[in-house]
Amino acid sequence: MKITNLTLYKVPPRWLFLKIETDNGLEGWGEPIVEGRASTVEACVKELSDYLIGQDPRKIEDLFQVMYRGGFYRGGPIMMSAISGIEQALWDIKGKFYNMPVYEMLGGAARDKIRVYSWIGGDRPSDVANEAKEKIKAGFTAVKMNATEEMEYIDNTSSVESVINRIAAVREAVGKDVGIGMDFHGRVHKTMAKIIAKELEPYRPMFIEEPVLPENNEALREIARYTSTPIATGERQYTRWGFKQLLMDGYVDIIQPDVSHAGGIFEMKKIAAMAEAFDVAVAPHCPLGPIALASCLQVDFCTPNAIIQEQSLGIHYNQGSDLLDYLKDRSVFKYENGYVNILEGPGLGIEVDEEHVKEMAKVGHDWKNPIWRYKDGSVAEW
Ligand SMILES: O=C(O)[C@@H](O)[C@H](O)[C@H](O)CO
Ligand SMILES: [Mg+2]
Repeated sequence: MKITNLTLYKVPPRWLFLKIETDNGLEGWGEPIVEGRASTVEACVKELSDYLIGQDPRKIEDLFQVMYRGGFYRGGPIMMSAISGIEQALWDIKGKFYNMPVYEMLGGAARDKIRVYSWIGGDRPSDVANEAKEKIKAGFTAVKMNATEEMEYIDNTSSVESVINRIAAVREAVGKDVGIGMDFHGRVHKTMAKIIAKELEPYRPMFIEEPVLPENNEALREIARYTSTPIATGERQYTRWGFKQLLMDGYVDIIQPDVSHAGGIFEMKKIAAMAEAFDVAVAPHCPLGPIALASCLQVDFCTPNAIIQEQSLGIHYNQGSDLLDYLKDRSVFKYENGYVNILEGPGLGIEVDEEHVKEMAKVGHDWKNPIWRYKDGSVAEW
């Protein structure tokens, strides 16, 4: 079997899909995307296709090594997201060839279903509380929200209070048993992160996420002194080598690798195994499309320390198109009582609706992060 062709589709809301074809008529799908840089990743996939055309798609480890090590300069979000999407498509082809789900090839099912969480997005405490109630009614048992918008190095009491008021409203609305993830989004500096972490603790968040930017991960040591709330991070970290120091330092409780950024399905499985050796849980990051979600789920189903899965159904970023729109079977992800059931189909377990993908690729997108500034005009973290 040989790879014959790679086709890229840039589709709303902010995604990039890849189809890889083979000479025996099989095809596989992947999502090589880093949010806000779709065209850059697209160019990278095209450049990497020189290493792929004519090769056996089943040699995933070897092709990963060629793409990763072959360039001398390696890693980073663009390169790793391009490799990730390609790698997902290779697993999809391999699974279809052997008529097996990917998790079956990676050790077999280690669970029947995986818990999932949903985003809540409103600005005011009453909005997030109402949204949380709706999600619980829809069956979710866990939600996640942005803790705050931009925050100054030394911010005022009312900024801190607005973070606390939001979680207080949600906790009151949903009761004791619902998980509430608080995503700091790297918007908070160490100065304020320890204050907020401490004040959040009484509301028992499920985790605090990216309390500081990954490039400041050494600050987690300081933050961990102020709270027993689990610390989660990892959506902006790449490869086993990118997670190594974080795990050795010992301040992270939950890692959140992104299957479309960290290096793909097998890389995420390897990162998860490293985490398991440090008693660290895995909650894969996935505000992306259906191919990325299916890829995450394949890892979740065969990974003992996977605890919960992010998914983008109804997420506020998905303007104009949503998770299920690109699938032939919109009910392939079986949501039940806050879990998604194990997928049964071969490969990634989904069937992409290529006609719809082609239609939406005509619309395309040029999604970029908004640029935020502090009151004095200097650039803040988004
Ligand atoms: O945890 C999340 O889903 C967010 O941090 C998103 O990854 C971020 O807005 C970029 O897409
Ligand atoms: Mg996040």
